[in-house]
Amino acid sequence: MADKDQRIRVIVRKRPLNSKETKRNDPDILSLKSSNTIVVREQKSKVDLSKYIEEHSFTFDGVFNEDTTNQGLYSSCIQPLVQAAFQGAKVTCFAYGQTGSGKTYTMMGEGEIPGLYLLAAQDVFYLKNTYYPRVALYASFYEIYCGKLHDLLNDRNILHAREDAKQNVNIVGLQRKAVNNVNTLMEIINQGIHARTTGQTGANDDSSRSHAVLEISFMEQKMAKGKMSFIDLAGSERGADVSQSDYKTRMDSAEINKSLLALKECIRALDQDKKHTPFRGSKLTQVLKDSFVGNCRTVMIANVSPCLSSCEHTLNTLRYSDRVKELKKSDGTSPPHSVPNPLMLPRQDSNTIRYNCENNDPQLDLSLEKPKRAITPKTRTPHQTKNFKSKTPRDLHKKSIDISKITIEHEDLIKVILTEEDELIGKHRKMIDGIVDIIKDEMALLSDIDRPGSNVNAYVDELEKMLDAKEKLIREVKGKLSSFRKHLCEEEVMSNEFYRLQKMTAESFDEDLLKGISVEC
Ligand SMILES: Nc1ncnc2c1ncn2[C@@H]1O[C@H](COP(=O)(O)OP(=O)(O)OP(=O)(O)O)[C@@H](O)[C@H]1O
Repeated sequence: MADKDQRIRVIVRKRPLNSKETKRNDPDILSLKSSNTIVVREQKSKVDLSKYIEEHSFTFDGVFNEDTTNQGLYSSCIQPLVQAAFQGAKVTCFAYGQTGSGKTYTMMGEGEIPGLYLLAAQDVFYLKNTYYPRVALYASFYEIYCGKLHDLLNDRNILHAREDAKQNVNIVGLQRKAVNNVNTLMEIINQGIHARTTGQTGANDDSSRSHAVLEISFMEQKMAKGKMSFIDLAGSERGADVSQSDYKTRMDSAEINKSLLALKECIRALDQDKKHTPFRGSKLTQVLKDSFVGNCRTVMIANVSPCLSSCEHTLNTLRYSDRVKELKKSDGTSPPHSVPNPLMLPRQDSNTIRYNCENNDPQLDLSLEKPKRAITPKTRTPHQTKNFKSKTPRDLHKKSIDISKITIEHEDLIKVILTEEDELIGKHRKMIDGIVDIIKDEMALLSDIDRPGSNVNAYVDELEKMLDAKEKLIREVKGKLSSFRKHLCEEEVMSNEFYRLQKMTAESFDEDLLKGISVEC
């Protein structure tokens, strides 16, 4: 199944049900139809509350079930690419998915079970020692949290990404540690993981809100050759917390959302051989720029939880992954995009089948084996068909344009807010430093005026200058503060409007689909 020459591979990994899910009878709603097709059985209710099942099927480059080991996954998807990194390729592996879907298990492993990091490290050192003794290896490990880079190998120090004259992006100050064997590399990785989960200074209290980037650089005679990067992405559902009431969570979430959308766009640009890669869209894509251009190989592993209670997140993960790469049909064309909203609605929507529920049993039978009574599109008169076709897409289209417009405006506003936040904090610091200097001068002035024969006129002039200077510093901060506050309020209104429109679009999409079905008895 592995094709080492394929530039992008999107694969799905289903984890097993855990003991909690089994205990509460949370059924497994995912099944594999083939080695590259996964089916999700979603429970839904009609307006009359009767239940039905909607079956969504998605096709990727590969789909792995709960029995697949990390070793099996590695051999199939990553191992063929290790050699390419020695030959100068930039190999990047992303683990994407909802919190708890198995990203860390896949990357890091658990207990005695090795993850992709260790399995790749073993092969990297085997190849280096056997065929490429002149190649030197360096490891770095950093985290991207709320648009800021933190060095996990150096006390979570804040780092800055800078683009040089040749438009290469460099992370200034990032620790790159020489590694000579698997053990040293694993020690470094463990050090980084420890810093990630226990960091205090300005750190996120929840590692599922940050992206962790492990890079192994291949150097020969001090020249960069290839690179392998493993990215444990933030929990995909974290980007949806934008309706949260507290500002910090909203900003974190908006940043996660922005980076995941930018990532999708960059991989799509690579897949479609576009001239322009929008890597400046987020910090994540900016620092990973060389993973999207030139000689690169990218593997996206979409991790999914199998249980019914995770259905919505699982569908979101599969829809996102589906949009990352358009699988070409056998005639070389792409499947049509029949649904207008690019953010919310499925591209592979034509692969949705609906089933009525026997006896309307609230505990639906979600197994795939039994024959079902399919819900098929109602036969329409030409008039009905005309009305149905002309009304629905236009309504949906208008709402989707509104959502797209608001999404762009929201992203622009978030950029302004994040810049203003930095500026406000910077100005506040500057104000404190300035005021401290002025207070020192004021103390000296007071001690002068206490001296016999001091000049009161000079004292008055000096004091006035000092108070003016203080006032100016305070005014500057207040100006920044009020503009920042104004933008925060605007962001709140926009975020509510976004959710209102998004809900309306999802509801009307559902209603329209329901209008178009009847039960086959
Ligand atoms: N393929 C698998 N086989 C067995 N257990 C798994 C598998 N994938 C995940 N698990 C188990 O599921 C739980 C959650 O997995 P994991 O911590 O890797 O999720 P995650 O996506 O990294 O979550 P977070 O975003 O919170 O870090 C763990 O207890 C892990 O042992």
